[in-house]
Amino acid sequence: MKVERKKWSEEFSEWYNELIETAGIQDKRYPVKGMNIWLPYGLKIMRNIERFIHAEMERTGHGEVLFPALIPETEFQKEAEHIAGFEGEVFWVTHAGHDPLDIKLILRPTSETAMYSMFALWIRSHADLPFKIYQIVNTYRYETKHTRPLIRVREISRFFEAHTAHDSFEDAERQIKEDLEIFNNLAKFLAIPYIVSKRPEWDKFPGAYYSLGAEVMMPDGRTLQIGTMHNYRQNFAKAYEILYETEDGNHEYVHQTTFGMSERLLAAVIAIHGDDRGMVLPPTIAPIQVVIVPIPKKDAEADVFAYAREIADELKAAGIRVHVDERDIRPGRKFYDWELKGVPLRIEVGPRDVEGRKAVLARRDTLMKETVEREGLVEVIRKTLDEIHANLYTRAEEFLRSHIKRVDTIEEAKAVFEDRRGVVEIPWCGEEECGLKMEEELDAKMLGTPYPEEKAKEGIEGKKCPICGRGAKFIARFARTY
Ligand SMILES: Nc1ncnc2c1ncn2[C@@H]1O[C@H](COS(=O)(=O)NC(=O)[C@@H](N)CS)[C@@H](O)[C@H]1O
Ligand SMILES: [Zn+2]
Repeated sequence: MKVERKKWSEEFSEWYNELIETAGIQDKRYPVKGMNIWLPYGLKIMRNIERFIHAEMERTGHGEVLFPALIPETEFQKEAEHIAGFEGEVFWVTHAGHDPLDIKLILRPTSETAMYSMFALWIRSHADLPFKIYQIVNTYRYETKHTRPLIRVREISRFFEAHTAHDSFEDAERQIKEDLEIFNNLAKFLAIPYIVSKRPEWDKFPGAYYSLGAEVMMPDGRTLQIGTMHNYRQNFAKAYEILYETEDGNHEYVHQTTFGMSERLLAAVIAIHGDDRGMVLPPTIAPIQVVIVPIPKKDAEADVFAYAREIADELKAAGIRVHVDERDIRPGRKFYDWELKGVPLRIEVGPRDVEGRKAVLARRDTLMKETVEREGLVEVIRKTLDEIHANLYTRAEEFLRSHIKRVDTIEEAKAVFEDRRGVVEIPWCGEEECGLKMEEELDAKMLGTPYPEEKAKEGIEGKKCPICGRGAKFIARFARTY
């Protein structure tokens, strides 16, 4: 009896929760709320994403470090805004064995308060700047909102955090631009379109001078923040005494930035590219890029298995990640399994294909089939994989674009959220009370203003703030968010 699977197109949230288990990404039955187990297939996909991040960090001169997960309360207490932002979210360690600890420890929610006393020891002169490190570790946040695998967890097990120090605000700004470039390369690698917004003053990272958020559009019209870049100016340097000797012998506080991402990147790939049959993985991160399904026929003696293995060897030699499914089950069941797991391309070979030196290609993104020649198959496969990647991006880009609407009034904005949600762009005077009022009226979060600055002012000539009627200074973006 075939289990009725949840539909991506009709009940996305249930589809997502079910797929995380059925596609072998994670097991949610671990006995601590918000902490899940990575399963082999899911972890392979995540490792392919991380490999790209490590290469980008290498390319941009970031050193990989690994800091302890436990932070003494004394270190955590040094930067007031950061404390205010995180004290309600940290997990505490208060005992070791039977002994209460005289200095309590926190499990890192992020690593500023673990790293910055070390920055003060490591950074002495301008020759040490720019100082650039990163790590991919597990961090812990006592999320009280609804937890959801990969999206909102209490152990962020693949937390990427880059921390840098600079001799000036301008060089820190250069670093933010480099972070945006790295993020853009990663988004292209994942075939994921996104928008960048500068967070409003009331919603920036605790201790930051400003925060940027990169948001994607999820199938249910809500946005998911999958990356953040923060300019700290000298806020943390003053709290942790991170000084450097300038060329003329003075001592200055460094300027700092951070750049953060997590396993939400995988959540975005699963959600945005998925369909009713399950995941659709971009070939760049698919553990299996091509699955070959031999289809034997009873009396036909053509050896479909040998033919399948010969094709597999040729693809493997060409660096393509391929698997031959030789299980003794019906082909239809094999198609079902590999479609659920998002394998981008399937090759079917039956006796007639062996005789005619052909192969049937079945694309996971369009579900279209095409018979091709055995000769030159590797190049056809490579081209098809590239077409699949490009098609996934194009479809997602179209979906994002069709879910961003420019309006002038609160009523128009409400209508957008009633209809399909998405992102609303509305004129704003820039005053916090009007921004908060709009959040309340729309029952939505202000993502902020389009970044960079010039984009935040596009098309505001003559526009009025819908709350106070004053001239608009920016375009403000609102959305229902995860
Ligand atoms: N509970 C969570 N579950 C999964 N991912 C999360 C969670 N909280 C935050 N993230 C991801 O982690 C990224 C960085 O987190 S953050 O709070 O915005 N920024 C920082 O912690 C800064 N120190 C930069 S590393 C976010 O952009 C978001 O994509
Ligand atoms: Zn106003």
